[in-house]
Amino acid sequence: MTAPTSSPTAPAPGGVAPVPGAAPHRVAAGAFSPRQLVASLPDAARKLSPRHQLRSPVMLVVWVGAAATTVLALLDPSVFAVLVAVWLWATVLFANLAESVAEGRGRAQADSLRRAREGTTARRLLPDGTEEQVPATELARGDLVVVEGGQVVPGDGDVVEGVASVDESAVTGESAPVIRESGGDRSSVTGGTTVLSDRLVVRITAEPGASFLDRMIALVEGSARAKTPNEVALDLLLASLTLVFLLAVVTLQPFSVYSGQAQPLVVLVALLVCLIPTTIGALLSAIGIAGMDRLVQRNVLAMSGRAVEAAGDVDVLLLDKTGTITYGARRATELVPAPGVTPAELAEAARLASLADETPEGRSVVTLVEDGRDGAAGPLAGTDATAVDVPFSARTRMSGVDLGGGEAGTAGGPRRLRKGAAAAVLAWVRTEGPAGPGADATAEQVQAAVDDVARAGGTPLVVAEQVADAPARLLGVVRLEDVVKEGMAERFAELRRMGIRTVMVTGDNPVTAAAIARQAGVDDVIAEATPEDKLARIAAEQRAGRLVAMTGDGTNDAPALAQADVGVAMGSGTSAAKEAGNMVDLDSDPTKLIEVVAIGKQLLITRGALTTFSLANDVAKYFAILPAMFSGLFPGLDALNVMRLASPESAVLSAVVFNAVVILVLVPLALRGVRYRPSDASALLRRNLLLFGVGGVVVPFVGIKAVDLLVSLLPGIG
Ligand SMILES: Nc1ncnc2c1ncn2[C@@H]1O[C@H](COP(=O)(O)OP(=O)(O)OP(=O)(O)O)[C@@H](O)[C@H]1O
Ligand SMILES: [K+]
Ligand SMILES: [Mg+2]
Repeated sequence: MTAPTSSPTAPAPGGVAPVPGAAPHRVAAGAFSPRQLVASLPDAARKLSPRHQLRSPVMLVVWVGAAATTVLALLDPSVFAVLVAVWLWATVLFANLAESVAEGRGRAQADSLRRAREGTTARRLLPDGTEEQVPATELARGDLVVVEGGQVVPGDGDVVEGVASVDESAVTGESAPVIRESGGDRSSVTGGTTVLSDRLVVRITAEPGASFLDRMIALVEGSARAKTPNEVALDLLLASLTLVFLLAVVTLQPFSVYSGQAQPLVVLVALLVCLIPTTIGALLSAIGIAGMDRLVQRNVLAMSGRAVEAAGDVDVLLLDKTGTITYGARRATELVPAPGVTPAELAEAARLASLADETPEGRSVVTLVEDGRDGAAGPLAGTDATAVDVPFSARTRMSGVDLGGGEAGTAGGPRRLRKGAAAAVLAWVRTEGPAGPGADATAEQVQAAVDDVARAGGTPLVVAEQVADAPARLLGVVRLEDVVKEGMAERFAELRRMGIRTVMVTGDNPVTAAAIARQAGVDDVIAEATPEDKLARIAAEQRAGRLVAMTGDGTNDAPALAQADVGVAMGSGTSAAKEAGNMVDLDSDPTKLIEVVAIGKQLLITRGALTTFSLANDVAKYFAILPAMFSGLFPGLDALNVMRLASPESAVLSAVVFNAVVILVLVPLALRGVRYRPSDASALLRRNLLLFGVGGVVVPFVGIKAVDLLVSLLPGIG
C-alpha cells in the first residue's frame, strides 16, 4: 500500500526548517536597505494628511505643532522659526516613512498574489449537470465548479468529488505538489492554486472578495491591520504622557513671564515635541506590521496582531495527532480476521461498511480489499437501494451501513455493519443483543489484535456485524497506518526549552496515542477525545491562567482552534479549521509554533525596548535643553548647563533635529526586531533595560551636542 513517507503530500524534510522553499517574491526577512526609504518617500508624503495622524495621539500633536510653527514662521520669519517648522514636518514624515517601509515590504508579494488570481475563469456546474464559464470573481458561496489538470482553482472551497495533486506554490511558495481529496481533513483547496492532474469538483466556501488570497493580500500589505489591545493600551499611556508634558510646557510660560522674558511660541512648541514620546509613537505601527511580515516570511498568515502578541506568551501547545503530528494520509494496510471468520468474510464486510464512507480512511479500505482480490472470486456485491449509510463522525467514532433486504447481505434478513474505533464498536456490539457463545474469547482475541496494531502506532478499526435478530458479532480488525512527520522530537524538545508544554489531544485510542506521543516526543497525551473534549481541555488550561496555542487540521478541531488564544490551522487542513483559527501555517508544520512564539516574543521585546528608549530619551532631553534655554534667565541654572550648547535657539533646534533623526536611525531596528534567544525572561529584561534605558539617557547628550556644533554655525542661531 501507499507508503506515506513517499507520498507527495509529505512536506520535504526541509519543511521543518525556517523559511522553507522561499519563493522568489519573498523578501529576505530582516533585510533593510536605505533604498527602501527612498522608494517609500511618495507614500510617506501622502500620509502627511491630518486624517492619517489620527491613529496616533503623539504624532497628531507633532502634526499640529508642525502646522502651528509653519504659521508662526510665515507671520514672523526667522531662520530659527523656519528651521524648526521644517524639522517638525520632517519628524512627521520620518514616522510615516517607518510605516510605509514596513508596508512596502509586503507589496511585491501582494502583487504576485494578485497575479495568481487575475483573469481566472471558472467552470460552474449547473443543477442539470451542464457547465457554464464564468469569471472567478462571480462565484458565490455554495457554487460547484469543475477543475481539471492544468487549470487554476477559481476560488476557495472544499473538494466534494475526486482526488488530485495540486500545485500551491502561487500561494505558499512551496513547489512540491500536494494531494487534495474529498471527505477527509485534506479536502480544502485555495483559489489561485493549480490542479496538476485529474479532476476535482469543488464547492466554493468563500464569498467573493473574502477569499484566502484576498485576506493574504490585505495582510501582507498591512492594510487590514487593526490595533491590538496592547497597542491601544500603550497609545493611551503615551497620550497621557503627552498631556503631562503639555501641561509642563504650558506652565513654563508664567515663570518666564514673571522673570520678564516670555518664551516665543515656536520655542514652546519645539520643546513640547522634544519631550513627548515621539520615538515610540512614530515606530509603533511599523513594529506591528514588521512582526506580521516576519510571520509571512515563514509562511504563517496571522489574521490578527493580537494572536501574534499572544504567541509571545504561550504556555501550553495542544496538537491533534492525525494530519498535524502525523502526515495524515491514514491508509488501510492489513485485515486481521477474528477467530472463526474467514479473511474473505472480513474483507467483504469491511468493504461494504466502507462503500459509502467518503473519508480517505473509508476509501482506503475499499481500495485495499478490491486490489487484494483475485479475479476468480466472483463479482463484488453492492449495497441495495434500501441501504442506509451511517457516516463517520468524530463523536461516534464509527461508520457503516444498514442493509435492508436479504438480496445484498450474505446471510439474508436485515444486516447492519459497523467499523470504527475499538472502544466504540465493542460498546456497539455489547448493546446489540445478548452475546453469542464464545463471544468473550472472540472479544479477547480481537482486543489483542487491536493492541498489536495500536502499539505499533497504527490506528485499529474494529469491524462488526449484526444480522436479523442474531447477536452482534465481531469480524476482525483493519490496520490503518500513518507516519509521524520528520524532525518532530528535536523540535518539541526546543519548545520545552522555551518553557512551552506540548499536549497531544487525539480522537484515537490511548495505545496508539501513546505510541505516537513517544515517537513524536510530546510531554502529555489525551486520547479518545471528542471535539468537545478538546475544547474543554483548552478552556480548563485558560481558567488556570495559561495562554494556550492549538494546532490542528480537522473540522473536529475547529471549535478548539477558535477557543485557543493562538489557533494555528494547518494549510493542508479543512476550510472549517482555517476559518476557526487565527493563523494558518502554509507549510502545515506543527512545530512552526517555535518560530511563531519567537516572533511574538521578539515583537513584544522590540516594542518594550523602544518604549524604554523613547521615555529615557525624553527625560534626558529635558535636562539637556532646559538649562541651556533658561540659564540666561536664572543664572543658578548655569551650573546644570553641562552641555554648554551655543545658544538657547541652538539648544532647541538641535533637540528638534536630534529628535527627528533618532526616528530614522531606529527604523531598521523596528523592522528587524530586537534579537531574541530562548533564555531566562528576567535576564533578558535586565539586559534590555540596561541597554535601551541607559542608552536612551546617554545618547541625547551626545547627539544634541553634535547637532549643536553644526547648527551653531548657521546665521541667527549660534
Ligand atoms: N472513516 C472512519 N470510519 C470509522 N471509524 C473511523 C473512521 N475514521 C476514523 N475512525 C475512528 O475514529 C477515531 C477518531 O477519528 P478522528 O478523525 O476524530 O480523530 P483522529 O483524526 O484520530 O485524531 P486527531 O484528532 O488527532 O486528528 C479514529 O481514531 C478511528 O479509530
Ligand atoms: K520626543
Ligand atoms: Mg484530525
